[in-house]
Amino acid sequence: MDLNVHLPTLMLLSIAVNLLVGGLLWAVYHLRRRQACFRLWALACATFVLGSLLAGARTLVDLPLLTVLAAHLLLGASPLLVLAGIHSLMGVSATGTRRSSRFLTVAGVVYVAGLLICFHSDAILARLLTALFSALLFALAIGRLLTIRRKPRLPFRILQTLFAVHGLLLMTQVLVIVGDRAGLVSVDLEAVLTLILANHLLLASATAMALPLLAFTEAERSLRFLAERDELTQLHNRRSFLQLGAAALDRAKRARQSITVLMIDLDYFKRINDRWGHDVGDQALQMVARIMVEELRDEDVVGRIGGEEFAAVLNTNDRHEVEAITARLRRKLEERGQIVNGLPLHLSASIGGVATQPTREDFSDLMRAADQAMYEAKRKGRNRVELHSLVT
Ligand SMILES: Nc1nc2c(ncn2[C@@H]2O[C@H](COP(=O)(O)OP(=O)(O)OP(=O)(O)O)[C@@H](O)[C@H]2O)c(=O)[nH]1
Repeated sequence: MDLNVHLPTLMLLSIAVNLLVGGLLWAVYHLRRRQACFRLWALACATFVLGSLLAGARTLVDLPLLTVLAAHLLLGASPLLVLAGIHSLMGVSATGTRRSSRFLTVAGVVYVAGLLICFHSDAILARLLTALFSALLFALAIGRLLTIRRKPRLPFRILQTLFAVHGLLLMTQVLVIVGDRAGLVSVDLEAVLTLILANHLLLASATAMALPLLAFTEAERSLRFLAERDELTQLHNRRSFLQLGAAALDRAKRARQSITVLMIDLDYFKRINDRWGHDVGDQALQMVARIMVEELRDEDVVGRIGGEEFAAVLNTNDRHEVEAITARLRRKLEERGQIVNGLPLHLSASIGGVATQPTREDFSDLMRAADQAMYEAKRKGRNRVELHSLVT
């Protein structure tokens, strides 16, 4: 089998890809509210390029301090920066949890100490150490990506696959070097290492290209969040709530199940604003949103559909269940709304609800009916719940 590849061409290609992608990530960092992960990934591309250039200069100059030690340190730093970028994306510190940060520090110290001892006399051993350290970082990165629960999953899966293949390739390199040193395998070590290096370059380039994919889906995710969420409470805004509510109704109709729509309107909220000011009113609205999120289930849709008007879609029409939920909501609002940030706001809410059978009505009918029920609760004295059934 001919294992020859034209390494200089591949190296130049890989350097060009990493330069381009690194530049793109750097631009994304400046355009996207300076999100640190993009800077870290751009630096990962840069260290990879610099490390590759120095390693490539090994045949031209006899300066192991640069072409072996510095090259390996830069190549080892590249996956470390990718991992730090993933941590930053997740909103945890660059080194991860305290345990993983301690583990990384120990591994890093052992790696650097090993390099310092062997870089002058044994370039292959330096290669083994970098492969081992990088494989460890890829394993940690896969573990980290598995814990990220964001959607869409595709960019995360692509990165996990690349890291897994890359990690396995680097471990193969470790095994080949160890096997050769122990006399267990008889292969043309230089040729095998060249082939592994070629694949390593391809995988590093593929990883660099996958990172902008993550950047774009992240950008889309945050834009969607801005478009769908109410800025003050982070609940779904009116438009998003109506869309999700209509989708929930369609699903319920198909499954011949039922839903309940709740309308929750704070009582005499104008007085709170007039007496305590708009900022206090805002804090009260945020507290109401928190209570709704805490008291309703994850699969329920919760939104702020007007100034002091909230709404929810529950996946049930069981009257006892809905009564229990709304009574609890009303009680919590009343209890926690008594004193807000030390001020006696005495918040309360009028709640109207309407349950539906799986029939032909559309979501706006349900909203109208829930609104009427809520106004009835207002008429009957406020701080109470009115539940209706939609008979069609
Ligand atoms: N602080 C704050 N107040 C808001 C916001 N949006 C609407 N409001 C206020 O909510 C109040 C709603 O007043 P009304 O519609 O008269 O209703 P109400 O005083 O709650 O009386 P009832 O609904 O009849 O019990 C107004 O004073 C609005 O200015 C907001 O984002 N922040």
